[in-house]
Amino acid sequence: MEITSMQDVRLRSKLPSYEALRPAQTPDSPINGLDNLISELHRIFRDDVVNIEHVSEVMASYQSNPADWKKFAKFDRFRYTRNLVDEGNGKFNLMILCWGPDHGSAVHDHADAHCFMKMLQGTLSEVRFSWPDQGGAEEQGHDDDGDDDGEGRPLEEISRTDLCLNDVGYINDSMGLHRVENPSHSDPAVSLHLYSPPFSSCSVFNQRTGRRSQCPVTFWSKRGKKVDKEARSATTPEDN
Ligand SMILES: N[C@@H](CS(=O)O)C(=O)O
Ligand SMILES: [Fe+2]
Repeated sequence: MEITSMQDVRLRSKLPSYEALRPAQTPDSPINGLDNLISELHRIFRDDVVNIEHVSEVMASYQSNPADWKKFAKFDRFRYTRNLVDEGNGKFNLMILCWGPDHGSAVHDHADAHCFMKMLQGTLSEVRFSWPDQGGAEEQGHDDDGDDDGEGRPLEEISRTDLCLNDVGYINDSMGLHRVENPSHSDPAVSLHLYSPPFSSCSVFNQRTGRRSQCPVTFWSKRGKKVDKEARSATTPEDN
């Protein structure tokens, strides 16, 4: 499968090239409900060539209706949760992320995948960073002591964007790293994420030193059912 874009986005390493450009198409008909969105995504990802703008437009044209996605939206008091909605025939993972007040992710990459993110409820702030200088300190496993060991340089911030209800954002590793947070101290936020290809671990970065470590990403629930405690307690790239 090849994923194309009208933008001049240069992709790194394993990501497919953008050479075969194909015009973005508007959805054939308006998306009516989450099930309809999922069917449309299956149809799109059946093709050998997938256009990034087209996927974004289709996701944007779905108007969030909590009745559609409530059964997937399972919150935790302490950190954001990742709730699997659909496995996209192996081509993509579609999931709902639930963010309590002040919850956020650590700075992370997306494991060479394409990442689409649509707001279903509330607002999220996305802060983007450049990749740390290559050759910078790379960490083996987690450094649990919480300090930055005084090495490396702070990551350089390149943008800040607020994503509001029904907005769709897109990132891949060639565009940098990001962290996402729910800026509200009182309201939850819910977002729908599509990752292609699916991935089960990514890199997280210490914002002050650029140090990198691997982080498995797991699901809090799958298709509306909470996964067992052991699997749940594994990590997310969370920030608090
Ligand atoms: N990429 C993150 C969510 S976000 O902070 O973009 C994840 O899949 O857990
Ligand atoms: Fe992310």
